[in-house]
Formats: sequence, C-alpha cells, structure tokens
Amino acid sequence: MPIEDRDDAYIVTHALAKHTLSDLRSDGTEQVGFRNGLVKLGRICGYEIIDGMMETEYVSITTPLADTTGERVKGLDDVVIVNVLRAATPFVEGLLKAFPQARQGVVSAGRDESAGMDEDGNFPISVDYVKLPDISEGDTVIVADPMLATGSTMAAVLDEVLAEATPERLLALSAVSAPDGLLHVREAVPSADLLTVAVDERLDEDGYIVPGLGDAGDRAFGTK
Ligand SMILES: O=P(O)(O)OC[C@H]1O[C@H](OP(=O)(O)OP(=O)(O)O)[C@H](O)[C@@H]1O
Ligand SMILES: O=c1cc[nH]c(=O)[nH]1
Ligand SMILES: [Mg+2]
Repeated sequence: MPIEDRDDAYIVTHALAKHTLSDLRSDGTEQVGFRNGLVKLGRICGYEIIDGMMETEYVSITTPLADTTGERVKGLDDVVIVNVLRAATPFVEGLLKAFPQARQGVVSAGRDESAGMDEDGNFPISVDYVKLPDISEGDTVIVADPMLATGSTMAAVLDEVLAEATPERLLALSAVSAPDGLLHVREAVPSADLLTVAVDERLDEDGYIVPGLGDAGDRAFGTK
C-alpha cells in the first residue's frame, strides 16, 4: 500500500521515504546532504501521490511493431505545486521530477516567532508574497512544506489557495508533522487532504516538532 489512509492524515509508507527521512533527522547530516535529502524525499512523495492517489486509464497506442493498449495517469498534467518559502524549495525540486508539467505557485509565509504561540497553540503568520498560477476546477493542487508543526503556516497557505480557486483536490504535503498541527489544519481547512511521511510525538514550548529534524529552512539553506 503506497499511501496509508489514517484518521489523522494520509501517510507515505514507502521504505525509501522512511530511510531518507531518517537521514534528514540525523544531526550529522550537513547542509548539502540535507538539501539533497529533501529533493529525494520530494521525488519519492511525488511518485507515491501518483501511485496511491491518482487514477490510470487505458489508452490505445501504436508501437513500432503493433497496436496495443497502454496505461496512463489521468490528470498528470493538471497539477499545481505551491512552494512555501523557504524550506519547501528543495522539496518542490524533487516533486517536480514526478510532475514535470506542473504549474507552480510561490507563497512566502512565516511564523512570527517573537509573538510566541497563543493559548490555542498557533502562531501569527505573516503572508508577504503570493503568486499562484490560474487554477482550474479539475486541478490537483499540492501545497508542499516539509514541516507542519502548529499547522498555522499550512492553514494560512491553504486559505490563500482557496481564496483564488476550488481545485478538484487540495493536498497539504509535509515530511514531518505534529499531531496538534494536523488537527488544526483539518479543522481550519476541512476540504484539504493532509499527507505526510511521519507524525511525530509533540511540539516543544517553542513550537518545534519533537523529535522532528530541527529547523528545516536553516538546515537546507545553511543559516542559523
Ligand atoms: O506549522 P507551523 O508552526 O506554522 O510551522 C511550520 C513552518 O515553519 C517552517 O518555516 P519557517 O517559518 O521556519 O520559515 P523558513 O522556511 O524560512 O525557515 C516550515 O517550513 C513551515 O513553513
Ligand atoms: O520543528 C520545526 C517547526 C517549524 N519549523 C521547522 O523548520 N521545524
Ligand atoms: Mg525556518
């Protein structure tokens, strides 16, 4: 089963996804390895989305030798991938290997960490830049962000997408999620399907996922 359908989220169960995520988690993985790991994980998640969430159809084709029946993925070209700056950038690079025809959106959304978490466990989110392609009713939109912690960022970005269009399928894809964050996004944006590689134990008092993998943006971009 490429994707497990659970109450809290859809889970990418591919062994190579778990293997790659374990490398990403390790504090011994340096910047280049971390960035390459996110690219690899994005590619695996993309293939798993195709295998586990998209339909195929039979088509007539002609090889150099004969007429025959082939199978193609329906809607493979009707995909929009939204890159949540900045940690999603290498993750999206990998997804694009699976969806080379995808149109892309970019949203800059960040937690105001100086404000701290409110009593409901959410951060204020500043959305500074939104550029989305035209989204049609038949499209699958994948909002990609490796970390879903409190879920505040993901909920804000999904709202931006839904303010512009109602795609056939809206997917929130992360590598690591916290249980509270998944619950928050499910309640805030019920029309979105949540997909993740791992659901970790908890958030710490600063809103970081434990055990998690640390600050994905800092690790991928070499900042502190
Ligand atoms: O679920 P939340 O509590 O909202 O946290 C998750 C967000 O935090 C990280 O981004 P960050 O704000 O660190 O920006 P960066 O990618 O530039 O590092 C991550 O990439 C998510 O966007
Ligand atoms: O654990 C976390 C939480 C938010 N952002 C990250 O990069 N990591
Ligand atoms: Mg960060």
